Amino acid sequence: MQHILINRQEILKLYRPIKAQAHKGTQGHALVIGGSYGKIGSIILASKASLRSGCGLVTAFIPKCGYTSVQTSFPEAMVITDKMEEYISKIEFDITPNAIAIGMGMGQHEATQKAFWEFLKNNDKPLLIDADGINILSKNKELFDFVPEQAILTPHKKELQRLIGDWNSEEEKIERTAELTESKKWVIVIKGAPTQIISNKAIYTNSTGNQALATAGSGDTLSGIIVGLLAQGYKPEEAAILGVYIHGLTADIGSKSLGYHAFIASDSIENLGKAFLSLDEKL
Ligand SMILES: NC(=O)C1=CN([C@@H]2O[C@H](COP(=O)(O)OP(=O)(O)OC[C@H]3O[C@@H](n4cnc5c(N)ncnc54)[C@H](OP(=O)(O)O)[C@@H]3O)[C@@H](O)[C@H]2O)[C@@H](O)CC1
Ligand SMILES: Nc1ncnc2c1ncn2[C@@H]1O[C@H](COP(=O)(O)OP(=O)(O)O)[C@@H](O)[C@H]1O
Ligand SMILES: [Mg+2]
Repeated sequence: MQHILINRQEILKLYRPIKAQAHKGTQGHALVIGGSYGKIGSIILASKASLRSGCGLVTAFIPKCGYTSVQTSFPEAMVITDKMEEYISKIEFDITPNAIAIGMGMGQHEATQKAFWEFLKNNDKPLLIDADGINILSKNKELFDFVPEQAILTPHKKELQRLIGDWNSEEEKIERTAELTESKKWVIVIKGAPTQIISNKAIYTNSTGNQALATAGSGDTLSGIIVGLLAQGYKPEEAAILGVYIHGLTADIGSKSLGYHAFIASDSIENLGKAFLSLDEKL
């Protein structure tokens, strides 16, 4: 397996500045599906992060109870609600997104599991699966066949354990994850310190980020950044690599003034501008 360090030099090979002639229609439309009663914040973070990563439009698909909070905290987002108040029961929409992220804060209600299954069967858009999307997959391994090639999965340690079972060593963890990515042709982002991405017989290790990210919603924010890049046309592997690098940079930049204690996931989103700007700087 090839080992690659994700550093500035690697990132500049794939980062594309936004063209002067761009408009919101050319910048891509991300759809963020998830949330449940008490966990709508995860969708606010993810959808806001996707828009702050350059995509032109974002729609949040959430249960009804989240409608007012998403619309008031984040007027740039469009919202579609499920017919159920507190959880997702049927994923139906009449928009044509360029990429979809699903699972953050979604919960695992019986009806949500069924809706996720139906969604997977019908979806043909570039896809990122996080949090409860991964947990539902882990409980229903027969669903693996409906997850398309090139899907991005973003498990943290516990979610990865649910997905592939426990491991006895770091080597075994990487080997088993690599076997899964190879057989399904998925891109798996193993979140941690550092985050590693396994895709197409290579393992990419991120060089940015710090303990400021050890805070609620950091992963939801990362999912938003990656789906925002996917919607702009970055290939899944590129979106994952650029996404984790930029996400880490937000913490490296933000923690300089906030420190590690006070930094929260919203500060990642606030610092996305500086993180992207730093890629345009001539060093
Ligand atoms: N504001 C909102 O709406 C928010 C909504 N959220 C949503 O909540 C849902 C539940 O998600 P979740 O990740 O909190 O629960 P779960 O999968 O049981 O994992 C927790 C356990 O995993 C471990 N662990 C995690 N990271 C690790 C690491 N890097 N390295 C090592 N271990 C690590 C750790 O286990 P421990 O090590 O303590 O045994 C931890 O206790 C999900 O839908 C999510 O999107 C959250 O995003 C918060 C903000
Ligand atoms: N000590 C750390 N150093 C670097 N990155 C970290 C650290 N702790 C957490 N992170 C990052 O924060 C994110 C946490 O994701 P996750 O556990 O899914 O959060 P949540 O579900 O609360 O949104 C991951 O991207 C992880 O790599
Ligand atoms: Mg998470």
